[in-house]
Amino acid sequence: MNEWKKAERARMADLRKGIPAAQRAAWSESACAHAVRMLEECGVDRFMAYVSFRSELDTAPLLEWGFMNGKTVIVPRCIPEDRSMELYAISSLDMLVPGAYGIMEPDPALAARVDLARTMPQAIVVPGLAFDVEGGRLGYGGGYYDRFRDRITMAAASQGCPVPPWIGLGFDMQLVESVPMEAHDARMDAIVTERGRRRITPCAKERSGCSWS
Ligand SMILES: Nc1nc2c(c(=O)[nH]1)N(C=O)[C@@H](CNc1ccc(C(=O)N[C@@H](CCC(=O)O)C(=O)O)cc1)CN2
Ligand SMILES: Nc1ncnc2c1ncn2[C@@H]1O[C@H](COP(=O)(O)OP(=O)(O)OP(=O)(O)O)[C@@H](O)[C@H]1O
Repeated sequence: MNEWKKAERARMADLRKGIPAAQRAAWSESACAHAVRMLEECGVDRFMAYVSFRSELDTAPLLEWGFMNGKTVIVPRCIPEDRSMELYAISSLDMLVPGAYGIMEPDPALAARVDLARTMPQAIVVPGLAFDVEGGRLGYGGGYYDRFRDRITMAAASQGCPVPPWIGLGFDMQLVESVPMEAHDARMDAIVTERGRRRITPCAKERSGCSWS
C-alpha cells in the first residue's frame, strides 16, 4: 500500500505540474465558482479552506469571495512536530506568510486564532493529489487532514453538532478510478472540480441539512 501510494503521489504530482499556467488559472476560477455556489446554497457563513502550494488548484478566488462577502475564512497552519494544524481566521491574503513545506499560512501575529469549541466551520475545503468517485483521497502523506478529521469529529460531538461536510477541491484530471483507503483515511463528502460537483454522499446531505443535489 505504501509503495503504491508513493508511486501514485509522484505520478499525480507530475500530471498536475504539467498543466500550463493559463489553464490552471482558468480551471481554478471555474472550480472555485462551483465551490462558491455550493457554499452559497448551504448558507455557509464560515468555512475552512486550504491555501494552495506547488501546482495545486489556486483557491485564491474562493478565499477572496469569502473576504468580499463577510464570511469567516478559516485557514490552517501546519505544525510539523506533531503533524497537527492550527486554525486562524483571515480577512486578506496579506495575512499569509510562508510556512512549513513552503505553504502560505496565517501569520499568528496578524490572524485570529480559531478555537473549534467556539467556531466550528460549516464546510471544510480539502486539498488532495487525487480523489476518487467514492470520496477517497490521496494526500501528501503527512496524515494532517486525517488527524484533523479526528479532531473535528470529537469537537463536533462534544458540541452536539454535525461534522461539517468535507469538500475535496481539485482539477478534474485528479479524479482517478480508485484511491485505496486505509481505516484512518478521511473520506470526502463531495468533490468539486472545474467541471462541477462530481460527487456528494447522501450522508453529507442528511448531516448538513442543505439542498445539494
Ligand atoms: N495547500 C496544502 N496544504 C496542506 C496540504 C496540502 O496537500 N496542500 N497537506 C495535505 O496533506 C498538508 C501538508 N502536507 C505535506 C506533507 C508533505 C509534504 C512534502 O513536502 N513532502 C515531501 C516528501 C517528504 C518525505 O517523504 O520525506 C515531498 O513531497 O517532497 C508537503 C506537504 C497540510 N497542508
Ligand atoms: N488519525 C491519525 N492519527 C495518527 N496518525 C495518523 C492518523 N491518520 C494518519 N496517520 C498517519 O499519518 C501517516 C500518513 O497517512 P496517509 O498516507 O494516509 O496521509 P495522507 O492522507 O496522504 O496525508 P495528508 O492528510 O497530510 O494529506 C501514516 O503514517 C498514518 O499512520
